[in-house]
Amino acid sequence: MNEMADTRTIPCVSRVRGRVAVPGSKSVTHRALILAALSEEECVIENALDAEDTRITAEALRRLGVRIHWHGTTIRVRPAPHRWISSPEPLALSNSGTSLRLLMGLAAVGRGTFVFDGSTRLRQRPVGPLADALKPLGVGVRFLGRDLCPPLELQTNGLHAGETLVDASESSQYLSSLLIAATQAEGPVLVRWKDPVASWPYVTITLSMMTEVGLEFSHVEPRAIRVPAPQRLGGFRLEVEGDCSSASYFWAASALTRGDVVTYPLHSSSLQGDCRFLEVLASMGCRIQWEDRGVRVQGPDRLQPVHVDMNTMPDMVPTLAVVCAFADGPCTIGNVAHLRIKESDRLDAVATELQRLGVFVEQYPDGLRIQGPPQRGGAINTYNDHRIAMAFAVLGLKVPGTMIRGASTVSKSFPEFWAALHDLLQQSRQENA
Ligand SMILES: O=C(O)C1=C[C@@H](OP(=O)(O)O)[C@@H](O)[C@H](O)C1
Ligand SMILES: C=C(OP(=O)(O)O)C(=O)O
Repeated sequence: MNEMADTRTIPCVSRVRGRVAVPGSKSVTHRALILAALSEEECVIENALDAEDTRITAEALRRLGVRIHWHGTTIRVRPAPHRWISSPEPLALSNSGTSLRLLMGLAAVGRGTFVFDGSTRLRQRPVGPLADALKPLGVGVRFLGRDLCPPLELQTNGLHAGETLVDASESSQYLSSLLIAATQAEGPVLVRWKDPVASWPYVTITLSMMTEVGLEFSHVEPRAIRVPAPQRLGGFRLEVEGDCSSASYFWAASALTRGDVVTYPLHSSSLQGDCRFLEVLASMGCRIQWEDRGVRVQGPDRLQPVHVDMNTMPDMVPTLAVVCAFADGPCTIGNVAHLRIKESDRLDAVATELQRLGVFVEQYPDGLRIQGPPQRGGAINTYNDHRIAMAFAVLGLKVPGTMIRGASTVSKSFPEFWAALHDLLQQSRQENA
């Protein structure tokens, strides 16, 4: 798409008011696909996220021999006749870190050689610690380009029984991948991890979904899980919950405009760490009320400054940074060095684009200090990063003249984002009239 056609001008709004339906969770859909591929019977996934990244996982599974039928938000998955079809052609994973890390574990339980590659950015996103942790279980990984990153070749003769130790301090996805794969090893596997683990709630989602589909494991030490293997996985039907990360943009819009927005379907019992972002917004003065099927967020007259450790919810940092730019004083966001290896270097991207609008931002190796408010609008660069595009679209509701370049990047996780925002603005105009 040419640059002009892919640029969105954001209209300002006095207050956002309305209801927004959010799509299924990206993390849950990826895991449901991976687990279904390991099942010996047909599985059905409902309310799945139909977006670029989940399609990438599905397409890679197809290439490995898994039969997948996707109708709207329902996916039927039937097992591959054997694990797996290997081919010298790389599995192309664009810029989906979750697909790359979870599929490496999945490939490891097969036999043969599997090649993984992706976009220029994915070629900068590391998997070294996952490769190191697969080695004691009999799996070899050879890096074909830059060290520790794709393109890479994984060679396996099945995942062996044994013990492994993973350093997941830069990505929880390494640990999630090993835990799922371990269930299909030739014998029991003890998975140990070093402290700290980044983005821990995503490991909780993995474990909870493993339990939901009937896979067993036991916490034997604070930093070790024993996984009995091989485990037979029967067919399952699973409904994907709404995506809290996608909802966050509408919570932030409400926070910034003294708005009143309900996002659904979401539940207070959700395991998604990003649902805890509501607590951060509450501490800034927002009113949060859980309803039967969703959550209502009302924005305050003035936003209180915050100082938050965001390690457990890295994907919420661009959203929070934008809200912080309108707080009553300087805010700090810390312990998120892992944001530098996401779709973009998100600390640098957020700092650069806020500074473009006249916000004072100090960048640390693992965080940001932000003091607003923005002084002017402008054209925002989004670095092929969906979360930068969506977060700055929210900022544009308050700052005249904000334009989002590369707007279609939202398709990675939320293809209907622009339509949902447009619809909310229409509801707001009616309510505000
Ligand atoms: O496992 C997952 O579904 C994810 C884990 C997180 O990554 P890291 O663990 O690499 O921080 C998160 O940023 C990503 O969007 C999704
Ligand atoms: C970091 C993200 O995804 P991934 O790691 O799967 O590319 C994200 O969705 O913000």
